[in-house]
Amino acid sequence: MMNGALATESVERTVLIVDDNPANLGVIVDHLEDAGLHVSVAQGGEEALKRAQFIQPDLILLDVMMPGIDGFETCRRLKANEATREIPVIFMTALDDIHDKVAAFAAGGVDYVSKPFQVEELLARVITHLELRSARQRLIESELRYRRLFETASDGIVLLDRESGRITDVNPALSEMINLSPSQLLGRTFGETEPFSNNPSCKRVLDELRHRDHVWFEDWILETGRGTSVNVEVNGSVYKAATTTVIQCNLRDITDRKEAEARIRYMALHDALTGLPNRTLFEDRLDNAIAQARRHHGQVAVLMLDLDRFKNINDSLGHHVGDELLEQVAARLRACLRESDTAARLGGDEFAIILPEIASIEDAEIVAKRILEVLQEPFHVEQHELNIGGSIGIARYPDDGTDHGTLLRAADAAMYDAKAQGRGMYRFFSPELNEAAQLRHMLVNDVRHARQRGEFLLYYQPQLSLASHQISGVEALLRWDHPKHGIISPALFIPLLEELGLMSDVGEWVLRTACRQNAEWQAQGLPPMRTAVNLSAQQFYRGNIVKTVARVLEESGLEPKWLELELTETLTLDESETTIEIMNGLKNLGVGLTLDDFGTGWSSLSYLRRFPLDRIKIDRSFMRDVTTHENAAAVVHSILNLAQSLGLTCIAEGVETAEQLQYLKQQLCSEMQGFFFSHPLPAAEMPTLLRAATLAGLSSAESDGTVAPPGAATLAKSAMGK
Ligand SMILES: Nc1nc2c(ncn2[C@@H]2O[C@@H]3COP(=O)(O)O[C@H]4[C@@H](O)[C@H](n5cnc6c(=O)[nH]c(N)nc65)O[C@@H]4COP(=O)(O)O[C@H]3[C@H]2O)c(=O)[nH]1
Repeated sequence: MMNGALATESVERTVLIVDDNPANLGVIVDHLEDAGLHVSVAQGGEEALKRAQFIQPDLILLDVMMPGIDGFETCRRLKANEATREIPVIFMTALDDIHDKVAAFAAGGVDYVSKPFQVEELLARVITHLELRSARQRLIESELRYRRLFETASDGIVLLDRESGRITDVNPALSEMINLSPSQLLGRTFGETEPFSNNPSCKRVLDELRHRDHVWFEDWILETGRGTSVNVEVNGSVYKAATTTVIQCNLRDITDRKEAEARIRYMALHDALTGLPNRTLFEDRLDNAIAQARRHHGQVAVLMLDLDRFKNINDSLGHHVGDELLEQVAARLRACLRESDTAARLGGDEFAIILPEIASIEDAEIVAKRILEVLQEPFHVEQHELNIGGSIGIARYPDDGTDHGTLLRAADAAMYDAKAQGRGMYRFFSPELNEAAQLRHMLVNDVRHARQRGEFLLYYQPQLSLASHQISGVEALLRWDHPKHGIISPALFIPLLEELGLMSDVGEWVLRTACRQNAEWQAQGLPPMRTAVNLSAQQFYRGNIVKTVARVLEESGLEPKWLELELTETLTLDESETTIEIMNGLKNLGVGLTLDDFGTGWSSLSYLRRFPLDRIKIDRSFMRDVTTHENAAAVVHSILNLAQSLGLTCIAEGVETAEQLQYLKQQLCSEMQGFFFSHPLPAAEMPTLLRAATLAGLSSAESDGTVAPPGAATLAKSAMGK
């Protein structure tokens, strides 16, 4: 720096020399310029003031004795002006009087040099003051920068004196965060100021910062003073200032992050649709319940619930209806459980429930009954009134398993057992059910390939006209001839095909095979009759069923009047134009339409008028009780009346006894189907039956109730799945 050079500065510095006789200063100017400074000159006080304002020099060398305003006055005016106040002034004076030196400082000068000058001394003073000015400017800039950061920081910042614990500064973000102005905070300790005083963590931060230079806390909850609170992350640090030690606490509002984390955690553990715990949380809670029960030698019950008819509703009315239905089911489940119980949705229409610490097995039974009861009540989704019901399997800790996996499998097996018993049932697990569960698991894998491997076949069950006593038709019923397990009932594998989305494909195969078979029997000279084929909801709505049926009829050469399509009743819940259009399309082909399982899921009869139906099929659950329960008899009676008034024929299925048959005849039912006459038979056995079965056999059975119709005993033996 010395040797006359401003070593540290890369920018050019300007020195304004004010002297009424600048010619005297030629040497100084040369030296200053040699030192890399830019020099400007003014010849009097007034000119100096203007120039200084205009060129903003970095330093002014100011003569004292000048005509007009003298140096002292010039300096005073420079200091009075905001624009020139900070420019350092060095007086140049011939006076050596102490009074003048004092006056120079009083006027705002930073230094003085006496004439005649010692050039080196002058240069040294100039450069020193330029350096000082630079340093000051840097300091000011740094302070401004820091202030700006402090003022605009999004984190709340509070500074405290470590010694006294008093707040020395707060930034606007902190004031805003806790809704207190700086004046309400400055000079106070945390202990004296809400919301810090009622947060024990605040005291902890200060305590820790007595021994450490840095602390970090995540979960401060601070009241905002607006009736809400913020979750803050605190970074506390200590630094030494000139005379004090400062604690700086940066408070970052992490409320959004915490909420997002909580949401993610919640989503990871809950079912998005119903808000119920998902499988992960369910298993965790079950583990806890088991651990608790183990300690207290208690029992835990696990209930597995599957909704009846849900898949049909989903397929026929769409996923939005299915979703809304699941939400309503979840709400009903919650309502009939205690706080300590857990209801979870494991997927699809599968729910599971934990009853921790049950006193006895009856407790589980009571809950299962209550759940089935509330599910029996109709659900209202959009304009639909939906009747679903459910099936429940129950497993218990410790009897049926001691870990969540075993208990869930046991409850699942029991649930399948309940389903197999009919709708709306609950069943307890028993060890024999394990085998069935294993079989089902295996079937899921095998059923995917069953069609390609040619393992599906059709059985046919005759339908009898009660007026003509002739076989009026057959129902085609799907069977799976499993290479290892033999013939398997559709009740077991059709739900699997539906879950895998394979039912349309298999259904088309059924349709084609049944139509070909019928055409073939007719070609063999057997009396023509209808073949009824079941259509699943999946088949009805996916693809173009009307085109498919038309194509199959054409390929097989079967006249449309010999094909009857059985539609499940849940299809009719959707009275939309699409459903009616598809039904009309089918009807226009010339095929017959039967409403299957009638009476099990209906809620409104209006659809019967809107749909182009030919026949309704009374569900076999009514037939079972028709001769023993008045209610069932009343239902069958009303169905028959209703059908008659609408001009529809009626077929009763599940007829197993002569009494039931007698009843139907009395009630003028048109047709019947059931084990009493024949079980479903392989296609090869049908021609014999078609030729032999006559009313003669049927009449003999009616007369004494013991004599089976011709061939019935043998037929019974070959019946599958029943
Ligand atoms: N207890 C009793 N049962 C009797 C009696 N007479 C007949 N059954 C049984 O009742 C069912 C009648 O068929 P569904 O109601 O259409 O019910 C059928 C139908 O919904 C479905 N299904 C069968 N084949 C097909 C198919 O090709 N496509 C579709 N979509 N569903 C099918 O599987 C269900 C069960 O079929 P299966 O096990 O063959 O069971 C048949 C039949 O074996 C009786 O007197 N007593």
